[in-house]
Amino acid sequence: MAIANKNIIFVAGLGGIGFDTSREIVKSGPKNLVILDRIENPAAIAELKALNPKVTVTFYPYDVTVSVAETTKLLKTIFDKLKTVDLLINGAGILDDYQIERTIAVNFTGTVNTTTAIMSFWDKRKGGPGGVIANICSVTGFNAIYQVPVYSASKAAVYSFTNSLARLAPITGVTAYSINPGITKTTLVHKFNSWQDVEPRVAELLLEHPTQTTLQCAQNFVKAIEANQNGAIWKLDLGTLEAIEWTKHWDSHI
Ligand SMILES: NC(=O)c1ccc[n+]([C@@H]2O[C@H](COP(=O)([O-])OP(=O)(O)OC[C@H]3O[C@@H](n4cnc5c(N)ncnc54)[C@H](O)[C@@H]3O)[C@@H](O)[C@H]2O)c1
Ligand SMILES: CCCCCCO
Repeated sequence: MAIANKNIIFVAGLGGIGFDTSREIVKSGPKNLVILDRIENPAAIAELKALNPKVTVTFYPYDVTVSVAETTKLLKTIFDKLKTVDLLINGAGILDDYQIERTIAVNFTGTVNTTTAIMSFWDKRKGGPGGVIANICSVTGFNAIYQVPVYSASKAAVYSFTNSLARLAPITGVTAYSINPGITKTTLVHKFNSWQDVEPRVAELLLEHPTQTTLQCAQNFVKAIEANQNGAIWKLDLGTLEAIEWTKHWDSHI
């Protein structure tokens, strides 16, 4: 998908990975970038607007843990204004294995509910135009950081959900792919709680190994958007972009 002249909704577009990705998206000249995020940062929005005045950047406060009905109401406001939306990026995430319920609510249920809400505007069975969904999962969805099993499982869940969305595309008209960053230097990863304190130094130990910058991640994120491959499993690690081949071990045959 060429980003130029498209309408994009970016949930969590102001976070560490999110903001650098928003910058790279704005440089590519979409018609509209609508950022939904829990954190309000007017200076960041102003910076995006200044980066490319041809792009209309708007912000709405949004918490992914609200109901589908409330999300649908917000999306109606956006669709009434934009008329069409080409891409939804779901990027909200927390990393704290002390917060079990909230981790699942934000990282998994939040993505599922936001996706469910946009289907009423996109589903071709309801006369919708279809659309594209990019879900930010994580390499930990493939191979867990087992000291944060709740976080890793939440990422495996949203990764699995994204794969199913892609398989359902012939029915719904909505395609999907996953964005799976490796360890990327943001505030999320500086320090976080392991589950049951199994490893109090988990962040310190992980950060002893090579990582990538948010800019490297963002530049590869845009390449994945442009590739626009339904069902793609994109690994964005150590400054590289790689489409992962997933090994099938079972098939439902339906
Ligand atoms: N940094 C990494 O190493 C890494 C690796 C793989 C995946 N990820 C994922 O990338 C995404 C961004 O992470 P980051 O490292 O930039 O961290 P970050 O903490 O900078 O960003 C997290 C983003 O999620 C938003 N968010 C959190 N709770 C929310 C809620 N309830 N409603 C709406 N938005 C909410 C935050 O406002 C922020 O924009 C997360 O989903 C994270 O799991 C990060
Ligand atoms: C340093 C640990 C980073 C964990 C986030 C991977 O999704």
